[in-house]
Amino acid sequence: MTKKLLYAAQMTAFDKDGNINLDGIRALVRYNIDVNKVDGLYVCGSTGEAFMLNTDEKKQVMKTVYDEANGAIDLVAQVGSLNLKEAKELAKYATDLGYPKLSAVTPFYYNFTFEQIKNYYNEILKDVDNKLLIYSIPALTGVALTTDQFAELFENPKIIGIKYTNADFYLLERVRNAFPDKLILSGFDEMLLPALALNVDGCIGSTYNLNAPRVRAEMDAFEAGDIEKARELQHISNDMITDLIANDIYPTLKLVMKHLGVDAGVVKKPMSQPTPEMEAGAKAIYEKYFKN
Ligand SMILES: CC(=O)N[C@@H]([C@@H](O)[C@H](O)[C@H](O)CO)[C@@H](O)CC(=O)C(=O)O
Repeated sequence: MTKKLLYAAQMTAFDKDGNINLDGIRALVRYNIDVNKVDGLYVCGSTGEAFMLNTDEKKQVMKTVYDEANGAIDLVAQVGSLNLKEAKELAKYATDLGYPKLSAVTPFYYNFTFEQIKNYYNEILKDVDNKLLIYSIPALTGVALTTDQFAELFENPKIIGIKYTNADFYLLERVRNAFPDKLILSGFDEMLLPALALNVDGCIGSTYNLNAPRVRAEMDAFEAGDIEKARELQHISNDMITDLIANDIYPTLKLVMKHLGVDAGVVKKPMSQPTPEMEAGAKAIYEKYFKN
């Protein structure tokens, strides 16, 4: 039995003016390696607020994370962009830096046809010697790929798996069994246990920046056949995720990180800047779920 993989979705620290804060990014990476003991980081994804960054900022984030991690853990660079030229440039940049894996969100907004989506992935990979995870997140992109469509994308041998952020468990079962050798990482933290039951290889998520030790214990309990314990741990995590969402998840993740000793700055506008109420909510989350 292979150990399930735990990846945190790397946050990007910003100052109040929306400038990236490289020291904050380094501190987050260190915490994920030293305290959370994650297997890897997913860089420049949704949690990294990457769709609000320009190309140079994305490169700075990728480089900073790569330098700080210094080979200690796996790294996945999310390079997907509606600007295909940018996606290709980032794929080359991350590959040249040494990122062992890439990922790209399905192109969104313009209702692209499947043929166009397939061309997008093949174009991104054409000139780089690297592997890629499809980032499938239908709730935000409106793109819901079918099993047959995943099969067509997998005809490109560089496409090695899926970051599956989708509540469709019927599809997950179909895809898992159709592609037993592909890497499938579950993306909804609150749905990890059912995804483990369907034999995903692990998970990538935003809340693992805070909650990785509890999630590791859940995955270990699951692997050991202690489903009762895994359920209890998922239940605590889901109470915590419910509280995070109610308090506005993206800014609150950073506020809770501050209580954990890591200054991750604030989120980038148009996301909400912290209010006193939000700060009080974050403190309560820290005290309820993380304070020893
Ligand atoms: C939309 C979003 O942020 N989804 C998160 C989840 O970790 C999510 O925050 C969590 O399950 C709470 O709903 C991840 O799937 C995204 C992610 O890993 C990333 O791209 O950064």
